Amino acid sequence: MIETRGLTKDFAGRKETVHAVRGIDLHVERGETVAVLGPNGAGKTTTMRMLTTLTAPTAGTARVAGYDVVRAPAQVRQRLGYVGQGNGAGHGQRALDELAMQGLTFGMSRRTARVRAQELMAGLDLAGKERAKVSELSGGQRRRLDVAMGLMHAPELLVLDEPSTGLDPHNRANLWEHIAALRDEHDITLPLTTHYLDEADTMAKRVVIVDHGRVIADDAPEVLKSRHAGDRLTVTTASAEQTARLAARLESWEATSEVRLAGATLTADIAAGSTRVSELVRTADADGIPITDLQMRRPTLDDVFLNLTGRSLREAAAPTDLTDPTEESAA
Ligand SMILES: Nc1ncnc2c1ncn2[C@@H]1O[C@H](COP(=O)(O)OP(=O)(O)OP(=O)(O)O)[C@@H](O)[C@H]1O
Repeated sequence: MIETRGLTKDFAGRKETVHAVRGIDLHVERGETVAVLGPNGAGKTTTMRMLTTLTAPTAGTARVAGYDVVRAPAQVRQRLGYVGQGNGAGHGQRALDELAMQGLTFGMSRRTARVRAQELMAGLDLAGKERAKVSELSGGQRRRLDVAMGLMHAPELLVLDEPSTGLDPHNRANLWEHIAALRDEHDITLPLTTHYLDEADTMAKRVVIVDHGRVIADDAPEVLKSRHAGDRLTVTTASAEQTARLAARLESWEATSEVRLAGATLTADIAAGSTRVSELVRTADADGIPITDLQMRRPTLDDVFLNLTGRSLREAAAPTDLTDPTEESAA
């Protein structure tokens, strides 16, 4: 459904060129939900904007639903919906009219557009809000209306760029629940970006981690976590001396890495940690070391990024004020 080869985007400024995307190869199957993760400025939005034909690539190719984004942008747009950052719907319009108008721009008849708009509003928990002005909707309702806008022309593919940013946890969960239901019902391919790692973890079958415009990892979240980050074990004993002895034992275990000591507490990354807890307790017992506290934390996608790059995903990149001469306004 999505196939990119060496997809590249440079933004040329007066003083310097920003290499926003540096040769991304991406393959997304029909019906797949793929989350693109990366720190601020990694090139996620730029990649999505190239896929949605809003920004022209500097080099490389991208095919979406079988069409080249540069050679056949109209065919691509017909087949995809895009929910960008920020709200897409016009504030003064009534919700249903806004959706119906979107349908008309895609060539639907007035009647079909209204029926489709009503169906989508019901599916996104917006029934009863048809005559409400967009400005009167809550943040969560407005976001769901944006998703409805993206789905009006029944696209095969819905591109979501940070759709849940700014929503509270309840509204985030609610938004994803509706998106997942629509995806499953209509077999929609769902490439998305999010800053919420838990969302990527639960929503996506695959996670693509992007850093400095390049893909540095691409796999199922569980595979990434088990390959690139162990369980985090924290053990406390009665004294620093005893903890140091236990740490020495742990260091000799093949599955253990990054053993760190802080007083009477040690932390260690340990592969398949939950299967090793009883062995650890037995070892401590045999050495006469009483454990006073033991905790095991499952790794997160942030641990994966940290282990791959030495930085946290939350680190921000410096903003630039360069402009893109090929930029078009959103559809
Ligand atoms: N229109 C533009 N003109 C100039 N530079 C740009 C433009 N759009 C993006 N950039 C730069 O390209 C790089 C990648 O930006 P992009 O928005 O794709 O990152 P991102 O991963 O989506 O970040 P965020 O998570 O903050 O949305 C950044 O250095 C950004 O400043």
